[in-house]
Amino acid sequence: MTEARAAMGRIFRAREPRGLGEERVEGLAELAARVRELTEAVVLTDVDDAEVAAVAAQVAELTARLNTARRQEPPSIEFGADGAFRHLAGPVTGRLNPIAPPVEVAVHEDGTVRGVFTLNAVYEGPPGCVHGGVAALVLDHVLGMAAAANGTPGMTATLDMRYRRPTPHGVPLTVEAKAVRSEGRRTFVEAHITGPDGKVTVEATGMFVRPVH
Ligand SMILES: CCCCCCCCCCCCCCCC(=O)SCCNC(=O)CCNC(=O)[C@H](O)C(C)(C)COP(=O)(O)OP(=O)(O)OC[C@H]1O[C@@H](n2cnc3c(N)ncnc32)[C@H](O)[C@@H]1OP(=O)(O)O
Repeated sequence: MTEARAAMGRIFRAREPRGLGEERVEGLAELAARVRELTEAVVLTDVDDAEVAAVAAQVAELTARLNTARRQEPPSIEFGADGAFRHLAGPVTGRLNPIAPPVEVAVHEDGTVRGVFTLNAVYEGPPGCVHGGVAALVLDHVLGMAAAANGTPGMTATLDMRYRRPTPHGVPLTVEAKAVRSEGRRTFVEAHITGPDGKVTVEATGMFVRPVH
C-alpha cells in the first residue's frame, strides 16, 4: 500500500486534493444520498404532468443554490494516514457522487479488493437487469483499485468483459478483483461480479499501464 501511495502521489502531484473536513464529507455524503433517492424517484415516478413540472422547477432552484459557490474541480483522491486512499467524488465508490451506487470496497492484506453494492432500477439495461456498461464501470474501477493495491497503479489500457448470465438489479451484489501479474509498466488484473445466489454473472480482465511522467 505504501508503494502504491508513493506511485499515486507522483501521478497526482499536479493536482493536490484540497482536503475536505470529515464534517463536510458527511454533509455532502448526505446530500448525495438524497440526490440518489431523487434520481430513482425521477426514473420511477408516475405523478401527473403538473406535479412533474412543479418538481422540475424546484429542482432547478436547488441546483442554482448549489451553484452559487463552486469548486473548480471535484474532490480528488485523498490519502489517509495509513496510506489507504478514498475516491470521494468517483462515479463508483464515491460517497459524494450521486451517480455512484456507491460500491463499498475494502482492500485486503493480500491485495484483493472486495466490494458490496446494490444497483437500483436507475442502472437498468434489459428489463430487470443491470446495464452491461454499468457492470463494466464497476469492474474497471475495482480492477484499477487492485492494480493500485498491488503497488502498480495505472491507466486502463485494455478491459475484456465476459457476461456469463444476467446481473439482476435491486439485490445485493459482490465484486472482487486481484492483480495476477506485472510486467514492466503493465499490470494484469482479474475481477468478477457475483449475484445473491453466489453465481458469477460477469468476469473481467484488465491491463493497466503506469504512465511515464
Ligand atoms: C495512473 C492512473 C491513476 C491511478 C489511480 C489509482 C486509483 C485507484 C482508484 C481508482 C481506480 C480507477 C480505475 C479506472 C481507471 C480508468 O478509468 S483510466 C481511464 C481509461 N483509460 C485511459 O484513458 C487510458 C488512455 N490511454 C493512455 O493514456 C495510454 O495509452 C496508456 C495506457 C497510458 C499507455 O500509454 P504509454 O505510456 O504511452 O504506453 P506505451 O509506452 O505505448 O506502452 C507501454 C506498454 O504497454 C503496452 N500497451 C499500451 N497500451 C496497450 C493496449 N491498449 N493494449 C495492449 N498493450 C498496450 C505497450 O505495448 C507497452 O508494452 P511494453 O512495450 O512496455 O512491453
